[in-house]
Amino acid sequence: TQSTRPQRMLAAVHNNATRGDPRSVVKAIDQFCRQKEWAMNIGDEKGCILDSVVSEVNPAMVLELGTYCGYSTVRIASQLPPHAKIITLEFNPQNAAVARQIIAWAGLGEKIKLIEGSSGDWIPKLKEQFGVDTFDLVFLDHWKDRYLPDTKLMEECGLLRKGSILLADNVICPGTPEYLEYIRNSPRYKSQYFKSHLEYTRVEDGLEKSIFLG
Ligand SMILES: Cc1ncnc2c1ncn2[C@@H]1O[C@H](/C=C/CNC(=O)c2cc(-c3ccc(F)cc3)cc(O)c2O)[C@@H](O)[C@H]1O
Ligand SMILES: [Mg+2]
Repeated sequence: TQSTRPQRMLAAVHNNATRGDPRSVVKAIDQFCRQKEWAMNIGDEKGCILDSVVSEVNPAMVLELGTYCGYSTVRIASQLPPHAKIITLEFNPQNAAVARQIIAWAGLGEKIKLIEGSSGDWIPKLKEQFGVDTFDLVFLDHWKDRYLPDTKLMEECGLLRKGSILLADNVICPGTPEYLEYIRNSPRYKSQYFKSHLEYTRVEDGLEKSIFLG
């Protein structure tokens, strides 16, 4: 039977990355996407911006919306301090299955909690189900029309504290106009745009970093 792109990406990780070495997993996926098949990982160029935000925030608790195959999950988790955790939400079972194996190959299973389900269902349950207080960093990379409703939901559920950082992928391409309009005009956030390129291409894209002011 025909394999899927995520399954071919997983095969590339098994064939080209060293088990237990997260950077080699990231490198193998980037090589696969540049040389074989484009895929919607944040990629190496925007990934460097993600890395710098993670090391600046040095978060104890991270939430990722939209795991896909786990590329950014591995990239973030590989930089977390000891005892820090990332919760990542993914509602497509096939993608979640591939992500679990990529995360396992990287050896980061202890730092990553992958929840199979939709952000809208799970954001309201994170406190009671997982004893979460607030998140220091949230990475938004799921369906682009969910960025705004989920940000409002996180506010309502008390998952953000003064100083929490939201980092949103694809604010130019494919674009998240309603989210940008809200976050850039809300007195409750201070935002900064990091200009870059759509993964593995020369098309403009960028990340929006926003600090929740409480
Ligand atoms: C509410 C909810 N809950 C849980 N999981 C959810 C969820 N909503 C989506 N997911 C999950 O997350 C991933 C989806 C990611 C969506 N990302 C993009 O669409 C995307 C697209 C491009 C792109 C750019 C130019 C093109 F020409 C084509 C594509 C680039 C990107 O970087 C993207 O992120 C996917 O694994 C999906 O199952
Ligand atoms: Mg993206």
